[in-house]
Amino acid sequence: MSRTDRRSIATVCLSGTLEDKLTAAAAAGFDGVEIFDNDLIASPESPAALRKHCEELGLSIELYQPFRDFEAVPPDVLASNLRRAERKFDVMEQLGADTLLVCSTVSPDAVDDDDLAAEQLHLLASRAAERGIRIAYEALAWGRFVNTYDHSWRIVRRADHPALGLCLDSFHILSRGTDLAGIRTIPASKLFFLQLADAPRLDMNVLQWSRHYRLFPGQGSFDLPGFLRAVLAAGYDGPLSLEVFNDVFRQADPRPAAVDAMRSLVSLQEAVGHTDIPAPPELAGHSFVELSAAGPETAATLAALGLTHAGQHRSKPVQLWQQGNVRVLLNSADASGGTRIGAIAVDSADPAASADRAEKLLAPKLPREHRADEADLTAVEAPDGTAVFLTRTDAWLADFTPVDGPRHDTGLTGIDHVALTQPFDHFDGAALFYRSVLGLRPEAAAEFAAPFGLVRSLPMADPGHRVRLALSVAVLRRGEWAPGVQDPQHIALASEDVVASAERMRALGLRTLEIPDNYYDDLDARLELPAGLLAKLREHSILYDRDERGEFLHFCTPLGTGSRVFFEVVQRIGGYAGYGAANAPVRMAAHRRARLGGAPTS
Ligand SMILES: O=C(O)c1ccc(O)c(O)c1
Ligand SMILES: [Mg+2]
Repeated sequence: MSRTDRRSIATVCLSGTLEDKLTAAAAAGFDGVEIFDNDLIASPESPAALRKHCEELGLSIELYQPFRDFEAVPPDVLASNLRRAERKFDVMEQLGADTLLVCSTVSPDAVDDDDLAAEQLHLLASRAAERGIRIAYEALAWGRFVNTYDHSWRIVRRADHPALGLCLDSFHILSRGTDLAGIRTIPASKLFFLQLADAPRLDMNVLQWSRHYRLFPGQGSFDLPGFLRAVLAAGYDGPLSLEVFNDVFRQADPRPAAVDAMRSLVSLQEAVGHTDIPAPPELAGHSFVELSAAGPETAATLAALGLTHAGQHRSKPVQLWQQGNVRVLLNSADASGGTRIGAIAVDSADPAASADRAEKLLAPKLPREHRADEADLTAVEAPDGTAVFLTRTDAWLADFTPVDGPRHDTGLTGIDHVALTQPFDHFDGAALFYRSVLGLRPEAAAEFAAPFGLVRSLPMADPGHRVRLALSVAVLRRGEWAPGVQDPQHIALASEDVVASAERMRALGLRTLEIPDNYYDDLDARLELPAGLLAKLREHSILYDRDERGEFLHFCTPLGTGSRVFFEVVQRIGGYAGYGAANAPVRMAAHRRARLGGAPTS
């Protein structure tokens, strides 16, 4: 293993005690850790015992961090800072850690004097060298005088001590938009450590941004592959280490969080050509969606949408409902917990490669019971518990005995998208999962004010736009107040003519979700739709949206009794690429009203 194949994670990324964090990091397959000073201080284990503990877990201690506010201070403060450093060197000696992170000062005692900073860091490095320790100097983006990597490099160069080098942290560099070209001019021997973190683009104070919103690579908006390429091109050969401060991760179970972290790192290594995992195979579409705990009410809704009960599974209580390329499985095996989307299936050009890729990206494989004569389908578990089948459509259809149900044509052409509301703690992990494992690409994220709080939505699609998912999550952890309509999920069925579909489905007895008149008055005010079209939309409770490229018409069914699931029928006209997010607040209010039968409270 070359050194840059070593994967490390800072203990500060994970929730819990130091023991919880180390166990989670080791279980996720990390080779090493950065130990955060505060985590060690709060641990009952002596540094020597910790060293042994890490050895037993197969974790090397790559860095001890952070040492703060050392440089460019008056003589009396320097004396005290050196004493403080020596005590930390004692800890490191027992720990068996050889690199100390020193971050650029934010102290009011410090002065703006690069020569003084260099001289004092030289002194610190020579003391460290006597103990076999190296100092990695990191420019915090909010450092009082030193807040860019090029400035930290000027000081390290001036200090000129072999035990003094740099720690580059992608957050501090990318958050400030510093030009990366200068990284290649730093000698590899001076690149002591590399910390990797992504973040969403936010217009806010950089310290707050860093301490609360960092994300694992690939979960945010920074160009981590571009950054890593620049550092590797400079000859960096140390470990790749994640350092993410994030309010949600800090309170989430560290075991799945560590797996997410590892998945992000493997995915980043793939982006720079440092792993050999199979590329995501081409996807031809949604093969099926399976509803768990589905009963007669769901079957009646499917019948009114014009789907046919076309097959019965040969060994399981699973019905196949179908119209053209729309295939919905109703599984009545598990009647508890209410109707929900239990599985989605994507039609992969190479299911074996899809499964191999999923495994290398640490997707948990779901055990499948199947008879010898039934298809052996690979399914992996997404962070929200949804099973994701990687399959070819014709491989599993044979497991169903044909049923001769009544056939209708309501103009449905396929599954347009599946919308999955995510548990609050799993949103960023889920986005990374679907992006990396299936090779979906995030599209325009949106945030809207829904009746029960702000909602963030993130649509994703394969490059051919044949498999589309819409993830969403409450922006803040949700309280109890969202009666009866928590976390809905939906299956959007594509129609070539949504008005004609609505008419035919009405004839089959479909009840659609009623949209208030105020909505149509507003549509008229905003968009000046032709009167005939507006009347049709109003008549069938069809929602409408448009962008520069086209139009989107869609209507929904109410939520079934005890069900999280509703259906949507959608028509895309022209190049409309969205998901009608502008209409989501109206739709959510309508679902609440439909469920409560108009009663103001429940
Ligand atoms: O927020 C901080 O204080 C802090 C500490 C150590 C780091 O490596 C860092 O990037 C930030
Ligand atoms: Mg850092």
